[in-house]
Amino acid sequence: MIEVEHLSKTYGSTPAIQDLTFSVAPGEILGFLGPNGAGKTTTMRILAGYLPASSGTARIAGYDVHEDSMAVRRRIGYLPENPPLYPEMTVEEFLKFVAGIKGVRRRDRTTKVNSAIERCNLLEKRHVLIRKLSKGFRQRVGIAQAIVHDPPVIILDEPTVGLDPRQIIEVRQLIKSLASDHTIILSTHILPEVSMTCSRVTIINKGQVVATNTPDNLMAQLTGGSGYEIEVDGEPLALQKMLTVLPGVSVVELVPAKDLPENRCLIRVITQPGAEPGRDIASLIIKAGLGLYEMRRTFASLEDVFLKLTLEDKAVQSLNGEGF
Ligand SMILES: Nc1ncnc2c1ncn2[C@@H]1O[C@H](COP(=O)(O)OP(=O)(O)OP(=O)(O)O)[C@@H](O)[C@H]1O
Repeated sequence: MIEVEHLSKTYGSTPAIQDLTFSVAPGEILGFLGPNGAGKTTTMRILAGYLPASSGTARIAGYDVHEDSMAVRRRIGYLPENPPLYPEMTVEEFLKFVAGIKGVRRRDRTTKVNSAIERCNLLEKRHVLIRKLSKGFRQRVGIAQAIVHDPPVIILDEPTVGLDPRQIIEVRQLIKSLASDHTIILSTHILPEVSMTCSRVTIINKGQVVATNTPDNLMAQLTGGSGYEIEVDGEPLALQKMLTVLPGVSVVELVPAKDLPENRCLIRVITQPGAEPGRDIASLIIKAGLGLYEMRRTFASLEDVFLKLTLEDKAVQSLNGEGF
């Protein structure tokens, strides 16, 4: 539904995005994740037809965003970082106005506006002036204006920025509810956002795609973060020597920890992909006559993936999912 190939944009001499290639299948929610300045807004604006690319192509529903921009605009709903709302209009007036601009026929406008109001949970606010709305409700109006003409594709740029935690949950639920009959791309720098809302994630850093996969696969591939943390009596070097040789163990390291009693240490064991050496680790420690005070599983998080990818460019190739 969205196909981006070798897309680049340079502002003067500043490369904002470089050679981006990715796609979004019908019905998917793709999270476009990257740190500040990674090029997310630039990409969203190009997709929405608001900014020309320097090179490469982007197609939505088969239409080139640059060459067929009118056809593209009819098929997309776009929520920019700061949605242009008219504060002196009521929610309903504004949505009717936008529906007109987006080419919804006069006789269909009431139905479409009602449907957008309902889907975005704005019923109680439909006659309220936009300037009187909280940030969370304004964001819903922003989403409502993006979907009022019922486009197959929705482009959301940082949809939960500036919202309080309750509003964030509500807006995320709203986005998920739209996924059943829309294709969605949403940009964000918030990690939990992608695991909670998106079926797939593309991570960009410094204008380049560094990984694309499902959130679960990204985490699974970063097996280096999974393992155990163990609080145990004993001398760290001796423990390291003892545990490293166990099958399924790849790294044993000391975790700096304050306030531990003398002669006790905190050890992190990183396991090999798919290995479960927990039982062997525990029995080895006990057989050696050492006190085992705590042992808990640790899992790689999407945060680990993100940090690894955005801090260590070398990690990139091994994490790219096949077939994307
Ligand atoms: N109009 C502009 N003129 C010059 N440089 C720009 C312009 N817009 C963006 N840039 C630069 O392009 C790069 C990408 O910016 P972009 O806004 O797309 O990133 P982003 O991932 O959306 O960041 P943020 O999360 O901070 O909004 C940055 O280095 C930015 O400084």
